[in-house]
Amino acid sequence: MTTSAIAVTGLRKTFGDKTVLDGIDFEVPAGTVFSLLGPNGAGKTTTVNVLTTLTKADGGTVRVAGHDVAAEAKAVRSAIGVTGQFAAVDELLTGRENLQLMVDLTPARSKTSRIGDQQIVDNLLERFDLVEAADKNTATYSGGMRRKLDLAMTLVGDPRIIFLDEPTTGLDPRSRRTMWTIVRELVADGVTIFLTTQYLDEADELADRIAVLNNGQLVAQGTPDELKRQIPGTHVRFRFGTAEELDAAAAILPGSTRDDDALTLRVPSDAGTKSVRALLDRLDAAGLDADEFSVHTPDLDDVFLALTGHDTAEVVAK
Ligand SMILES: Nc1ncnc2c1ncn2[C@@H]1O[C@H](COP(=O)(O)OP(=O)(O)OP(=O)(O)O)[C@@H](O)[C@H]1O
Repeated sequence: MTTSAIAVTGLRKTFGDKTVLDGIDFEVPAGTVFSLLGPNGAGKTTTVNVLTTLTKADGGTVRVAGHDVAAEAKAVRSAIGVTGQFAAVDELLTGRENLQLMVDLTPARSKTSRIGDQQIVDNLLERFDLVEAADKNTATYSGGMRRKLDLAMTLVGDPRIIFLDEPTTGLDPRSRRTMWTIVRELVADGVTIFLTTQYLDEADELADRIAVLNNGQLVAQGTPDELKRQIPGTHVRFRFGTAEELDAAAAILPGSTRDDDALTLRVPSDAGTKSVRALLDRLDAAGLDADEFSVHTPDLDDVFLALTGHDTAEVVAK
């Protein structure tokens, strides 16, 4: 029995003579958020399409919810929910009617559910803050409302794995936060989220693990903090009470950069607990005590630039 919601091994995909995915491997534990990042054209959508059974891979194995995407596409489809790309919202219907239609189209749902169809619709409208707009035509909805409705419709079928394609693109900060809260609630319920986003702060905020795709290969994988620690720029900063202490510390920590006015010392480090402990031990052994101590890591934009050679601004400017 595996606890991986998604397991990808040696995934390859070519279009004509262009290799878009050149043997990628990753695993997504159930009940976590995984975010795939990469510059435009890196193959993110292609990966999502393979995982959601829309595109056939040319090599490798992909299991989603324990099923092989090629051999058991139907079983995969019934375990997943996909939002974003194929705006499922029908503009001729109201929000309530859209949700009701989804309930009607999801017979398995009504069989297992203890609450009535009407209640499912009402609960979702409430959860997504769409009660007031429920009986308005969705053509009048803002982009944020439409995205929320789209995700609400996906939840009707109670999917255990959800593919969220750029869920907050173009949303105002408040709607963005609402989306983030909903994602966290879903994960707390054990749902697995596969997130694509152009906002690295969103991946940083939500993802348990991130993989960076570049030129058909995964160039890095890890938690947001692990990725940030991998690139240069991570350092530990100490502030001392006196110039003498600063002198003494600088002498025993080679490679450090000092700021005599601020009485601070900047020491390059991977900022892992082991290295930080070693630094503190060295100060301690020399009888030095810093007044202040902080760890500085680059943000995901720095990571993205270092790994792909692309600025995130280019990613946003589609
Ligand atoms: N059906 C197709 N036929 C031919 N080439 C394709 C097809 N679909 C995608 N590609 C090519 O595969 C590459 C990867 O595309 P994909 O859409 O997966 O990238 P992406 O990372 O999702 O990019 P973006 O961030 O721009 O959406 C691109 O060079 C694209 O032109």
